[in-house]
Amino acid sequence: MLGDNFVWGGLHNVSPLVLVVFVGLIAVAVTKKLFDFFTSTSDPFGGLKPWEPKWFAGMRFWLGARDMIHDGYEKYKGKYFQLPRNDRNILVIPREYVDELRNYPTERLSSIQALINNMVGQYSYMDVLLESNLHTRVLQSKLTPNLANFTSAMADELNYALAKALPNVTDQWSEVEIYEVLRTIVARVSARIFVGLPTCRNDEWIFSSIRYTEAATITTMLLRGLPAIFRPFVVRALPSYWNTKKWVKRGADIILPIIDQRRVSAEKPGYERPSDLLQWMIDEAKGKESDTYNLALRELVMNLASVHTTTMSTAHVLFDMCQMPEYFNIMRDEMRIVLAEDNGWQRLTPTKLRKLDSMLKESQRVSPPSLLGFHRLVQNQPITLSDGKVLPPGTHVCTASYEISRDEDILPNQEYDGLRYYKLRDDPANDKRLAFAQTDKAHMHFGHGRHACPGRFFASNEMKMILTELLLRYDFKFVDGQGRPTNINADEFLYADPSTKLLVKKRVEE
Ligand code: HEM
Repeated sequence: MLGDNFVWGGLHNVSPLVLVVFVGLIAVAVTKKLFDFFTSTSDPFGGLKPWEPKWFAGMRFWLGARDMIHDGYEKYKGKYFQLPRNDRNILVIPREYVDELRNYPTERLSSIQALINNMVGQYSYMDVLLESNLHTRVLQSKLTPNLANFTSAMADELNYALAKALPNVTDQWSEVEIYEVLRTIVARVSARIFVGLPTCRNDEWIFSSIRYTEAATITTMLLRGLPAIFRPFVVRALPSYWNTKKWVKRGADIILPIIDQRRVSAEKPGYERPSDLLQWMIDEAKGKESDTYNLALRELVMNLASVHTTTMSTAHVLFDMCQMPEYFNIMRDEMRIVLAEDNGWQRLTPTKLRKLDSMLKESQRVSPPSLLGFHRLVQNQPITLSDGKVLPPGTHVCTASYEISRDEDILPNQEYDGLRYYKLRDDPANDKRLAFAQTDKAHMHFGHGRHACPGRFFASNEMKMILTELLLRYDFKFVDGQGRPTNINADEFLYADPSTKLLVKKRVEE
């Protein structure tokens, strides 16, 4: 009796806030333990302190992922190790096993399910991609094989986008927020291929898709900072969540009538079908995929998959060049020669920019979009690897792609070399293998295998064209006294400060 009074009397004096936090932490610990019991392996953890509960390390991962992954990679080189995340423990597999897993069918090992989990897809509309792989089928079968046919449309849109994005630049240095500039350029050039003319020139569409991408990304990052059990409650308090909804509605309001109108026009004899992602999806859709709203959502979600990734990758290349200005001349010389030989942008011109291709790959090696790659979720049946390792259903596997591409034993001479792959590709055995858009076990920043990024060949051409036009028209440098922004991480995602400013001026050709 005395004990009871003591406890309840003590609690009486505790503030409700402390009580809520206390109960919350217990709830986190218990639910995580239960969930981990079913989905974890017995492998050791990277970055875990001896005294530390995993649920706490999971919260620490949000800011400390880079050190924790590094710790695991160094300690357990060539072995399996786990990483604690707020949503689940994930299993980092040695890169040797990627070959065994890369062609598994989705019913056994799902890349999209892992991607949706990573992106907290139920709050960003990304989960529409779970319904079917219409977008991937179309990107792989219509866009990539016909990429050369779109060079001239992309060049045209780039011209338009540059004039819109940098209207007041003169031959005097002025400051620009380079991520914002690049993002509108990427969004416009992509829109030319995603929705075609005239919608790609509709600023409301462009800004709805950009704002949607931004709001969804902020929501993802904030939710990833929280234990999964709190997310459904907290999400409704996030302005970015409501903004995501708002911009999806605005975007859908623009796209829905276009889909309807295209369907009506297709009935008319002699109608020439537009050649863009939206039309390919309309034509290719089967059953539920043909639902108009579903198509509009997919169209928007393609922006989520492509705009930030392409923009940040392009920004990294520009930052690298500003840090090592000798590359400006090397790349400009190649750009001038290739464009002169081809008399402007021809079908295959982007593929001839081999030094630039190399710099894109080197830049991605050093500053990839994520510290981890090849995320896959084991489906209902366990998977047994050749060493006897059993991956139970629900296991989230991935590779330490950043550590791998910075490992001296795998890629010797780690110092930044923008021409690294240009030189390596001199050997015919490496020529195709080491192009920017190709993936292998040392370069998994576009993923790897049958589910590698289906937009990577487009991204490669788009980045080359944007950088070429920017470099030939403008000079860039860091604001006085500032250098390259350091790469920061939120969970496994890596990025440079998007508010970084660069100085830009029109080039006067010598
Ligand atoms: C430099 C730019 C880009 C980077 C770094 C990037 C990176 C990635 C990565 C790492 C994945 C996961 C692959 C895997 O799990 O093996 C992925 C998936 C995906 N990417 Fe990209 N991506 C880029 C540009 C694009 C573009 C331009 C598009 C669209 C045209 C696109 C569309 C997609 C889609 C739809 C998926 C999910 C595929 C699926 O449903 O399985 N990406 N991307």
